[in-house]
Amino acid sequence: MAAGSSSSVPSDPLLRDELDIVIPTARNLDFLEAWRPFFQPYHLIIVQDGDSKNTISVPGGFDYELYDRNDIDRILGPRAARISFKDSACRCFGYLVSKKKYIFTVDDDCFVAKDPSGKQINALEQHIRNLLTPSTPFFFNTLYDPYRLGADFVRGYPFSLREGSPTAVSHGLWLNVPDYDAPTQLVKPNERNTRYVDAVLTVPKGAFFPMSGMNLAFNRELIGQAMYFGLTDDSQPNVRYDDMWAAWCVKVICDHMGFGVKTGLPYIWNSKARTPLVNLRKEHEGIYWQEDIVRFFQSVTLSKTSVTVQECYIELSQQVREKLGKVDAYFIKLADAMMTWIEAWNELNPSEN
Ligand SMILES: O=c1ccn([C@@H]2O[C@H](COP(=O)(O)OP(=O)(O)O[C@H]3O[C@@H](CO)[C@H](O)[C@H]3O)[C@@H](O)[C@H]2O)c(=O)[nH]1
Ligand SMILES: [Mn+2]
Repeated sequence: MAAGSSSSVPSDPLLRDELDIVIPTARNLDFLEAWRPFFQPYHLIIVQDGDSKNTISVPGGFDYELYDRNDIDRILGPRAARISFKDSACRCFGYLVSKKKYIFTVDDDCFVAKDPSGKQINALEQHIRNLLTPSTPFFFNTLYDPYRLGADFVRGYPFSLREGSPTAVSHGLWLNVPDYDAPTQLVKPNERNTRYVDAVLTVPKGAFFPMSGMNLAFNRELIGQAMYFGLTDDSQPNVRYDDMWAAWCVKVICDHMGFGVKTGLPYIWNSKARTPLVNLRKEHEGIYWQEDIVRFFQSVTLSKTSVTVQECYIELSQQVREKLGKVDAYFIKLADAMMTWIEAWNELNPSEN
């Protein structure tokens, strides 16, 4: 593991000592220059994917720890096989080794976006605001985020629900290249997202959503144990569904635990997408299976005796084995990997389980 220290730190930013920024990279970290004004005060956890012989240089002035595949193998031993290799899902190793309450994860080809006024968007600050204010999963507020300055609960909103729920996840969006699947990319290769929607919504209880890993923040203490970006590298059939698997596990557990999931602001600028045909080869099993997988999650009920996220996740892995194991043997491996993730979490975070 490599480490570095910051040189000059601006004034006291929100959650500076309670949040880690996790970056998976198989390329380079030049994009950090664009984020420097917003990221420099924070600690970075860089998960270097691919060949450990490559050297990934971190621009000066950032406080970071960097883990390559040798580090992952050394720290996790045989369990390392459950952390995807040569796939962005490796980022979840950063969630395991972090000791902070909050995580923000971002891709190395995502840059600072501008709002309609032309002002640079501090995505990290917006995520923090989303996570520090409650969610409204049980009753939809038609003026969207009621905790936002200049908004509130509208007439008819039950006062008994206005305290809201703890927010576990803040899912941000992307200007420029939208996170489309390969078939959509193929038919709309030049479509760009130019629409800036100035809203943050809570995903209602019982509803699922596609969670993209490229601009995502979460309360690691609340929901980190369910944020396994599972078993999706090229040696597996279900590639590019790492973040979606985590999304659906997290959402069914948040619904059970009474936590909220928000989506909307902040936007980042997604600079590029992989070639659609490469993505199609990676995604095709997942696209086929997702109809069964989503129906499975929609049918999941967790027992009353599962009162912690870890207990929910273990129960969920058992249901994955029993019900999705019939779809394909891959899901039995994935159910095992979910258990290995929990074992690794408990070993690395003995005080957090
Ligand atoms: O083998 C790899 C490939 C990439 N990375 C790092 O992961 C992120 C995302 O990589 P990339 O931008 O090439 O891929 P996208 O298709 O844009 O990724 C999005 O699709 C989702 C499905 O997997 C994923 O959650 C999103 O991030 C970059 O930082 C790469 O450097 C890697 O570590 N290993
Ligand atoms: Mn990308």
